[in-house]
Amino acid sequence: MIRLAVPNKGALTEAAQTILREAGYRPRKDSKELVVVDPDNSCELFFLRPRDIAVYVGEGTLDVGITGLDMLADSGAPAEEIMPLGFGASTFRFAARAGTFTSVKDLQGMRVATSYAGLLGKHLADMGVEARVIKLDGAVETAIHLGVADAVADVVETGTTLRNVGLEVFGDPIAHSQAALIKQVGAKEANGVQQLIRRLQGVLVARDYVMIDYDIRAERIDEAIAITPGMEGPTVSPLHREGWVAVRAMVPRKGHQQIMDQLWEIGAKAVLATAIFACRV
Ligand SMILES: Nc1ncnc2c1ncn2[C@@H]1O[C@H](COP(=O)(O)OP(=O)(O)OP(=O)(O)O)[C@@H](O)[C@H]1O
Ligand SMILES: O=P(O)(O)OC[C@H]1O[C@H](OP(=O)(O)OP(=O)(O)O)[C@H](O)[C@@H]1O
Ligand SMILES: [Mg+2]
Repeated sequence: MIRLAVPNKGALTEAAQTILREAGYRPRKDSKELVVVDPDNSCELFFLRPRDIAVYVGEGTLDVGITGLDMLADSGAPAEEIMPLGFGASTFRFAARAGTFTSVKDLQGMRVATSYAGLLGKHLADMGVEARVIKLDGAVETAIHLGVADAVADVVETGTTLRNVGLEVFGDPIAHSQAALIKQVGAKEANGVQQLIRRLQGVLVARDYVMIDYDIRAERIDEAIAITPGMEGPTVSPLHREGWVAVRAMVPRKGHQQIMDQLWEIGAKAVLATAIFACRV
């Protein structure tokens, strides 16, 4: 039975639950359900705070978990990334009132508010900067206006939260993050983890690709294959029409309309694009 930690609150929650549902795992009935047993998939899902997930996984209490790479680094827990999950992308950055600071070096002797004291403390030490870290639970952007800090270090996605309080980022990004599947460092892989990885990869590929079908004159097949090479090579089947073949290939979702235009221009007919629901590749 695989024991899997899933965020129960915050920015990763919905996307984490969606990818698991698409990968065939049992969803929870409501947000008050903290443990879900999924016997069909030999899996137990534990809904936990994203910040705590690396701690449980690092302790070896749970086999794998979904959390942000910034939270994994912040925790200092002996856990590591198995695979990125393609959502929850953000950067972790310094911000302050416009014109106050230009680089991390300017923070010598200053107060920096953050919810990620581990990540920030390590970065300041690496940069040889001595600053006072003010640990807050959230909404750290307000700490400057309230006179608690001179700068903040926080998660930035669109930058809207910073703009709303009149702050600007400065210096290089401290870290880049996204959601990832994590496991304990050096742990023997639990039964079922490989299957979970394959299923998650299947969902990610299904989201990024579409299936293209079309008919083409046999003499133009080489041109057509150059446009739709497929993953392993396209399937080419005879058509019940002399001199024509049917082709089926996966193509990246992004740009598939251009591919359909190119196929049409070389004489393809009945060009269809269909979504892929799930796959193993
Ligand atoms: N606006 C955002 N866009 C994308 N990812 C984000 C955003 N805000 C937070 N994250 C990511 O989501 C993960 C969880 O952070 P989030 O702020 O949602 O948790 P939280 O509920 O505030 O945590 P805590 O347990 O400390 O209360 C982090 O890895 C973070 O990088
Ligand atoms: O750049 P943006 O798109 O504005 O996103 C970044 C904001 O999102 C997160 O806040 P969250 O809602 O998790 O609140 P918190 O600060 O209480 O954690 C993060 O802490 C930033 O405040
Ligand atoms: Mg937050």
